[in-house]
Amino acid sequence: MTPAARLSAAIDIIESIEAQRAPAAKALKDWGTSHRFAGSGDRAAIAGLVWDVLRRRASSAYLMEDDTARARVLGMLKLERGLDVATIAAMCDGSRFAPPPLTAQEERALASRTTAGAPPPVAGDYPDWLDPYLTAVFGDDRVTEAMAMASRAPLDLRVNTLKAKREKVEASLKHLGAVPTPWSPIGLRIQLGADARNPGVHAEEDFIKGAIEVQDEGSQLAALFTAAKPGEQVIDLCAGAGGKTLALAAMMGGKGRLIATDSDKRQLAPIHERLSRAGVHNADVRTPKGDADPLADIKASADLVVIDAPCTGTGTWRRNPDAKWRMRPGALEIRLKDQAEVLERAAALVKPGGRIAYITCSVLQPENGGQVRSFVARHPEFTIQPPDQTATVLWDKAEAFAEAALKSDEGWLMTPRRTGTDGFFVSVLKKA
Ligand SMILES: C[S@@+](CC[C@H](N)C(=O)[O-])C[C@H]1O[C@@H](n2cnc3c(N)ncnc32)[C@H](O)[C@@H]1O
Repeated sequence: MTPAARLSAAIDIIESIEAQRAPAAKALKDWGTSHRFAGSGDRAAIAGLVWDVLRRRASSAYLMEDDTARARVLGMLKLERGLDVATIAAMCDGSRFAPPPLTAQEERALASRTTAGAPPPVAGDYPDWLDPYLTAVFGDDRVTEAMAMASRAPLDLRVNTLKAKREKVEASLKHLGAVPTPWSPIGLRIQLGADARNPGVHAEEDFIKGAIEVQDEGSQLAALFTAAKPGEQVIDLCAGAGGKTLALAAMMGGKGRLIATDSDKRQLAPIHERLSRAGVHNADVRTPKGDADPLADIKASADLVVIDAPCTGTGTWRRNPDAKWRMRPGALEIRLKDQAEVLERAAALVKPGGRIAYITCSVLQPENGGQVRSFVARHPEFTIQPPDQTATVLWDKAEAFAEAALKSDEGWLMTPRRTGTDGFFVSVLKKA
């Protein structure tokens, strides 16, 4: 397919997403099914265009003074891809499979309009109803923070120290352009291109042998901040597919007891294969069976309970720009209730002198500092560990991290703009 034909396809797909309120991933899959002639390069390039439109869904329409799918795609080419009018016009030459030529109004908008003066939710590309929440966290910086949250994310890898050293894996993945991540001592980063083609890390020998895992650097730091140590009893209460569990296991160096569970057995299912590939032998996966509590035998004995809490995921918008437009206020209410429940459960599992690490991949205060404040108000036996103390695990990078991240009384907030990671909140709570 020519670049122009790919553009036409992206416009069609954006039209179906808008008209049917379909999830982008489904719309892309449906398009692929009905256009079997398209090769993998075409599909990746078209998906890249569609995801980029969703990143710039509001600002592109504002730029073009038009909210049609075509306008959003054209506006995105300027705002996200930095193309000039002549280049965009050349792609819309009206030839077979190409979009029709630019109108005079479109040419004028692409040549002279900007998003300066647009309302913050438009300039920052987020739903209007979230504006008070983002204002509460970022104040006047909310547009720049949100723009970074809309930008494309790199692919981050965590080196599994049970099996390998970072320098060795870095050398072995040189052909993918892997370089050390700025903060995590065990992270590697691969920059991704505009098309949504992934570099196939899952087929690399390092991956197959368990030396690497895909994990955003913010998630790696959140795990490090728990300070899990060899010999401890650690419970990963919301283990899901095991991203944090694997990181905790590596920190524990195979010593101690690591218990992983989740309220949803389907989320938990992939953890078995991942633990085995990573060479983890001290993990005890507790799959829920009906209403029975899989941790019923554990009473105030854990050194550390990690809560990688169910949350709105606002910190991961750059990896899933579709999610932010689909998020509804009701979702926040549900998450707040879930988080309070999980915190209550953790309080009973942790031993006196132990700690809870509360983590979200959200930037919204009610899920972060708000949740922690309510918890310590209900549980005076817990105190918040000063965030500077939590960051000491970064050694020589702790000071720079403290300047980059957003510190509150309750914990650290990482953001794409500040730390170049997904948005992550971490608070450590000590039990007297
Ligand atoms: C952010 S995800 C976990 C991601 C995972 N820890 C990782 O690093 O890959 C949150 C998880 O919490 C689980 N969850 C939701 N409510 C829960 C509850 N009340 N108790 C335990 N887990 C819960 C969800 O099923 C989901 O898997």
